Amino acid sequence: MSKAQALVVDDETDILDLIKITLGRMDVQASTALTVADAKRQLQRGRFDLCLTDMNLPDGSGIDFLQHLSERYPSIPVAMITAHGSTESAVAAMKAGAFDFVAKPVDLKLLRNLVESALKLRGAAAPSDEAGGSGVRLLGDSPAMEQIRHLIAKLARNQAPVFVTGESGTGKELAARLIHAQGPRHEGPFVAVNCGAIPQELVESELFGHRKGSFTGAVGDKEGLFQAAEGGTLFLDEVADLPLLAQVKLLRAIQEKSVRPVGAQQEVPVNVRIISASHRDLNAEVEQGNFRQDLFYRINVIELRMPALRERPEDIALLAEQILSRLSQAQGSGTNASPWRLTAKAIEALKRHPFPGNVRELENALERATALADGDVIEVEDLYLAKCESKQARAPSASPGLDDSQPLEDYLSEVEKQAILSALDETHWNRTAAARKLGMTLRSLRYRLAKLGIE
Ligand SMILES: Nc1ncnc2c1ncn2[C@@H]1O[C@H](COP(=O)(O)OP(=O)(O)OP(=O)(O)O)[C@@H](O)[C@H]1O
Repeated sequence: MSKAQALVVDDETDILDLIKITLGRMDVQASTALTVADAKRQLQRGRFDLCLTDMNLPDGSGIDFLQHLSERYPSIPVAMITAHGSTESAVAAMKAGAFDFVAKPVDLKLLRNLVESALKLRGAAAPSDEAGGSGVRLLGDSPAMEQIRHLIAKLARNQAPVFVTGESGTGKELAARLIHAQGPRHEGPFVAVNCGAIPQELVESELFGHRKGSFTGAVGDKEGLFQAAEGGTLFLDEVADLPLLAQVKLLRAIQEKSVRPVGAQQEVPVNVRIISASHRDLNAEVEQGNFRQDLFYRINVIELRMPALRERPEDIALLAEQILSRLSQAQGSGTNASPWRLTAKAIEALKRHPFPGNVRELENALERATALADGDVIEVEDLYLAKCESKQARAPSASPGLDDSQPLEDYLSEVEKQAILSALDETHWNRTAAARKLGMTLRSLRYRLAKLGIE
């Protein structure tokens, strides 16, 4: 591939020189411009793979110039050079379509990371399929799903923090994986963490790492999840569950693009894209003082809302077919064709069901049905959907009575199962919230789910 070309626009010649030298060492040819007018002229004459522009230029604003670029030259990734500590301008730039930003005074390591990511968007390194080789796919032909796929492809091309919202089980993590897999970071790690599952006192050390001896139990240096995601994406699931103190540190890490491990003197620069998610309404959490407004503002640069399954019932048949085929492969039939078939009535029943637990609930219902069906045809009754619709049916008082023929062990398992299903239902299949409701740890709930064959 020919030498990469960058256009750098800034009215400070010192910064232009610094960036030009740094890029030159990366084998990137940089052309410089002091004004918007000059930059526009150069764009007409040359071909560029990347543009870095200051926010305030003598003859116009960087945001207006960015908009000009995204209309006329949409394939050029644009990074904004922002004033030190100006969160507003960094967020505004990314909302306006900037690929990333670098704050003054320019940190050369961060600049190099940014340029590397931008150049990966050039042809060769871009993943060819939707899954980016990850094997992950978001199924569904509904207009809502088409739109999500389109948005994901767009979001994959920049570095802005994305906040994925949606009920439990709507595919928030799957969407995050796809943004990672289709973007320039796809060769780097994708690290997912459920913020609600980390004990409060360990959050900081888990996220940022710790030095040996920094607290009782810190027997050696440990790298944090930020460091583990270096060069890739960190997915902060259930971000609303982060304690307030950890929120302050997270904000700092995102703003400064560096972290300080617990007990360390020095900050360590990190090159990580943040995608976060929550099934909760973060605006409400901010209003109630449970979530910091400044952090919300920073992680919610772009919002991606995953639709509930009941908003797109036309996707259910296709999803069900794929899930059954995956189950059959997992159970060793070794073919793509599913040995199971849903009757027309069963498909209709699935389409009418409200699915509070969304695609995950559909997966669970089908897995249960394959175990219960006689032969290869799945009937409405095998789906046990009525149970999910009626909370009463699950209440312990409605649990099956102990009869003489039933061993006590089975009876107790059934009661336990009903209580767990009921809590999951009430929390829209959010396992962290369900565990809290049941007064057990998430780990313990997971163990029970596995034991009872619910997952
Ligand atoms: N559109 C889809 N196509 C295929 N599978 C999907 C789709 N949406 C969700 N799934 C599947 O549903 C399950 C739940 O998805 P995922 O974990 O991404 O949801 P989530 O919204 O992050 O859930 P939670 O809020 O509980 O963390 C996964 O097994 C995922 O593969």
